[in-house]
Amino acid sequence: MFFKRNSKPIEEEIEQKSEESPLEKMRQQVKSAKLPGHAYDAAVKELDKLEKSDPSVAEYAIGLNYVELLVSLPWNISTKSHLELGRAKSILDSRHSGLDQVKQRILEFLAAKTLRQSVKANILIVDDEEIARNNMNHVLCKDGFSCECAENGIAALKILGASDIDLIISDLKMEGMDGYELLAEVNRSYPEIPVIMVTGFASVNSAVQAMKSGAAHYLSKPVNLNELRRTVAEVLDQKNLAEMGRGPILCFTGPPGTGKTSVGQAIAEALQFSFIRMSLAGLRDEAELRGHRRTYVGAMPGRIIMELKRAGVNNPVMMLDEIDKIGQDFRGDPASVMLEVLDPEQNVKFTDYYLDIPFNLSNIMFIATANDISRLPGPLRDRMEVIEFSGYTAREKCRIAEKFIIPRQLKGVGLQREGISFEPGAVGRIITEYTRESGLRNLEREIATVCRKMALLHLSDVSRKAAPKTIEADDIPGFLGPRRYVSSVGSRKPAIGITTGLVWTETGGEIINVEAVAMKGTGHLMLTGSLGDILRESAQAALSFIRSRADEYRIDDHLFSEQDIHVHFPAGAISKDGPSAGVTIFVALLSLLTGRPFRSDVAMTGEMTLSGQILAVSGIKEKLLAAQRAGIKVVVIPQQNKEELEVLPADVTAGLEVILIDNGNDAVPHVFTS
Ligand SMILES: Nc1ncnc2c1ncn2[C@@H]1O[C@H](COP(=O)(O)OP(=O)(O)OP(=O)(O)O)[C@@H](O)[C@H]1O
Repeated sequence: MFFKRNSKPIEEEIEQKSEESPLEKMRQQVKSAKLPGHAYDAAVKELDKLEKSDPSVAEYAIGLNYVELLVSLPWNISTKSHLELGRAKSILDSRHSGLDQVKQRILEFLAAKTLRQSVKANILIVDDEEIARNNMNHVLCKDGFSCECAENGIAALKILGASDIDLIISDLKMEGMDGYELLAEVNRSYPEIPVIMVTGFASVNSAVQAMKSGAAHYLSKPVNLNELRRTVAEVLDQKNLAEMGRGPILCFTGPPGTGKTSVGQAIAEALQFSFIRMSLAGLRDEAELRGHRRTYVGAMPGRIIMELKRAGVNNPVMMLDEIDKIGQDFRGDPASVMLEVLDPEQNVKFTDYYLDIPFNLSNIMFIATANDISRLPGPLRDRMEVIEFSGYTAREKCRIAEKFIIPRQLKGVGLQREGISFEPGAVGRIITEYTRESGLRNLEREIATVCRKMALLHLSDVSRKAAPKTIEADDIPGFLGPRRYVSSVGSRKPAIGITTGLVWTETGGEIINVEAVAMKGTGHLMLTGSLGDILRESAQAALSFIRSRADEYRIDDHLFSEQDIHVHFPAGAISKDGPSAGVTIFVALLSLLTGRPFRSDVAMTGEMTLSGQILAVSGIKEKLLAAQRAGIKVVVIPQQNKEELEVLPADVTAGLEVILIDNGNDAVPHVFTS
């Protein structure tokens, strides 16, 4: 026999090594991982296949990785929810200022989801032995559950048809209809009701058989009553958790930087669930969500399964960020995968191509965010409960900056103990002269810049003495350079043929200008500025309206046939394919044709029909905020939006004169210089 230096026979050593082979280790892990039946079968099948293959080939490592994934997924691991609405409210309040309506709706949503947890469950006990039925009934009623009893499957089905049952505890062997038959019927007709099987004489086979047939749990006879109570509590907990994830999906919509993501985070914290954020912007490849089949070299599971593996629990709060930015191309349709993920009917059996067996996603609490909900496909939108986040007024921004952003940024650069503060005027100056946005992203960025520069000053003793303790409005240009935005009112003079409109875009409200000029020609109307069809039609309608009332406006009819009119929408970045610029175009044409200059402190919005009627438009709050930001004084909006206007907070209309109009003509006295 050949011996090595430590004198162990080589065969023995080889034997020992093979005992510790990765395959063996993996087998042990599979055994102890408490996998559900279908995952266990898939893992064992793969390991059996690997046993027959050569460890040096690439497929071997791929197979091992696959089993490793099966073992590490949180099939049955969930976090318990401890929702107390009071605590949830205080968490939401401590992270976010304002947003009262949003918070209220979120609390209502959470309350509705969790209320049923506090209602004691209705349990159906099925057993042919009267004593056993009575014992279980007694214990469970003492725990506060309400119970109904049946002596066999047939009687149980009758009760199921008549009452609302949350859980069934059933014996296996019964006359008439036994436990297996009842279980099969419940799985078919009442799949949402879990069944605990009571198996006779601790027979392992019957327990395994019951679990394979879809029982939620099993107990052996004679039933230990404490174990019964524990198991009932466990199974009902699982059921409640699963129901928490069901129901409509929350979708937060609004301009960037208005707190959608951070409110989602606060919800997870309030529920004490893990939080996963998945950005879907620019996602074009279906495989990114659903994974690649294992036959591809370098195949990987999709992001949903990977994120769940990382989270280690199957019921996190999963934020699907920017769901409206999902793309579509030759690599499949990720939006349809999303539909499957979010649909409670389908997501119970979500199949990742790599995993190749279903994973239940129904315990996840999904929250989607979108800047523009109209971009979502209809079926996806139908599954969502939309909560709108709107832009902030300057005063709200100031308050949020003082309470949250400045302390956070000072802490970020290690200056929280230096007693540095920002004067309200300084914050106001950053808001009006360095940012122009509905949300808080740029404001946060600019404040971060100031804090970083302060940190630099504090690095040396000499410059520390020169650094201000209180940052005032006059210090801001020193930190941030020359101002970036000037009020459009101050920068523009009243002009003929140039009007100001308010439009809604996915980044919030915006100001646009409409310009009209006339030149010698043959009565053509020309439009430029990357416009959609709706705007072209609005312009045609507005011109026809003026022409039909040429006498009233004292416009020489020859002007229409001997001139060409060119209407242009500058600032190409703004999507202008909406009808709400109708009144703005009308006034621009009227100004051009009558020679009356348009006031530079007025802005308008409203859809106009051919007869001049002004119809309601959307996004009034965002538009008024945009007007405030631009320093506009008078806003002309449709009378039909009156109700919406009346419920807006006073902050939104502060400093604005709002004029409501029913007809295009009603705007005329307010929009031209006298
Ligand atoms: N009401 C608020 N109170 C306190 N902080 C806020 C509030 N709203 C937003 N913020 C802060 O503003 C920043 C931007 O918010 P967040 O990232 O949640 O915006 P978002 O709406 O998700 O933006 P996007 O659409 O670009 O993803 C965060 O730092 C957030 O904490």
